[in-house]
Amino acid sequence: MSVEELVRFDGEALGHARHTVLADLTLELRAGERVALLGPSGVGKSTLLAALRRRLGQRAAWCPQEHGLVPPLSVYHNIYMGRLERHSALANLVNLLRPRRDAWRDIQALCGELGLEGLLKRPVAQLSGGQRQRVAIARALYQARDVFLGDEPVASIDPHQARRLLHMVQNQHATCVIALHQRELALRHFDRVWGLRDGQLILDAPARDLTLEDLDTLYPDAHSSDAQPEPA
Ligand SMILES: Nc1ncnc2c1ncn2[C@@H]1O[C@H](COP(=O)(O)OP(=O)(O)OP(=O)(O)O)[C@@H](O)[C@H]1O
Repeated sequence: MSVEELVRFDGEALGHARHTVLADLTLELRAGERVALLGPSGVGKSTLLAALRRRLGQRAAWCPQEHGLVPPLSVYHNIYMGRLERHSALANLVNLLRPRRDAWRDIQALCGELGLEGLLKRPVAQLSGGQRQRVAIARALYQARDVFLGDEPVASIDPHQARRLLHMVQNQHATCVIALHQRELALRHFDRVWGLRDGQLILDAPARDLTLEDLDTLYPDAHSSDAQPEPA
């Protein structure tokens, strides 16, 4: 049985205006693949995710690096924004003043799973960095799409919680592409690794075939001896 190909880049250049970030990019994303996207800062991970997002359109939930949250609004309203386009403008306006009962219930349950219980009414401006990050993940989960695209959604989250959040995301999405810097997580929790360096995709391989040393080659200054093995 053939696996559905969701996106294919065939020798394409990705960048911003006249600035090429990734040249001659060839890769494909297949349904059911959990892909970790690795590479040093500024190499083009966000650029690639943005291109995937354009190709996938409404099929992809999106968790951006800067969170894209609205600080004066409550946790509830920020998460609700994941489904704004499913309701009329009037319904969304009413929801601002008086939350929909069904949406409140669903978002409350989601917040419970993400350790945000009791915070639904709190403005995002009053949350910690880690809590904001979880609100951004909650909003992407609330979008309920086929594919999850995340730009470092578990940065600055402790390793235990990062693993739990990745499980949640992957339970809900058979297909995901997630940029991250934790190489151990990439090897343990993903099927495939895409590695970028110097404007190129230099690694595209099953995670099971890779070692931490292989991933070190993506980072000019990395030493694999710095990496602590994850507890079993
Ligand atoms: N809107 C933009 N206009 C012009 N250049 C941009 C724009 N956004 C990013 N760039 C440039 O494109 C290159 C790749 O940036 P990108 O954000 O994709 O890297 P990244 O791998 O996601 O980095 P990080 O890990 O720091 O988030 C960088 O040189 C950056 O300066």
